[in-house]
Amino acid sequence: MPRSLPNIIITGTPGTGKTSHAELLKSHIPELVHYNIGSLVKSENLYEKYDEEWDSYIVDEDKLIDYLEPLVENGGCILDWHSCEVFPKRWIDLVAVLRTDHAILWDRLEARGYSLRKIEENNEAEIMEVVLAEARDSYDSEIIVELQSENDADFALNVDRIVEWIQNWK
Ligand SMILES: Nc1ncnc2c1ncn2[C@@H]1O[C@H](COP(=O)(O)OP(=O)(O)OP(=O)(O)O)[C@@H](O)[C@H]1O
Repeated sequence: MPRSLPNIIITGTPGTGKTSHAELLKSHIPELVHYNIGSLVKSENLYEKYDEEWDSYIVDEDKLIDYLEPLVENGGCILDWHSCEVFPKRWIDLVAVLRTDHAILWDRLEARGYSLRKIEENNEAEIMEVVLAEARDSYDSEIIVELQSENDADFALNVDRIVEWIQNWK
């Protein structure tokens, strides 16, 4: 069945602004459904275990995909997660990869009370472009867009660009 709205991944290193972007995008196009995958994994028990050392949940990818499969069928889903390779190519119409200067990202993660180890780990991932590389390995380059997310102006502009892209897609 053809999708009436596109399915969009908003991805990026933690703290780059995925959830903020997803919420603003949804406020422009209320028919979209925002799935914060990190929250969903916890609320729907879609994990194998909790890793105390890293203070994170180990996702059960099969359970996650089975859970999302019927939801993405009709389109209009925003998938908000720091990882994207798990989502099958056939589901996805656009992959927005948010990027943030590492010094700005450091301050954001510090403000959240992250441990030094977690801040360093995420900062290094952003510098090494880990999420962007994962997107490029998983999807066709034509559907990937890299967006700077460093200030309020970027934020508004990025969402406007995605809104415009959705209107054209339709
Ligand atoms: N472009 C931006 N300009 C200014 N502040 C921003 C921008 N993007 C994000 N922020 C701020 O950075 C913080 C983290 O944003 P947000 O929670 O949306 O990130 P995230 O990528 O969804 O994080 P996580 O992966 O941990 O859920 C928030 O305080 C948010 O207001």
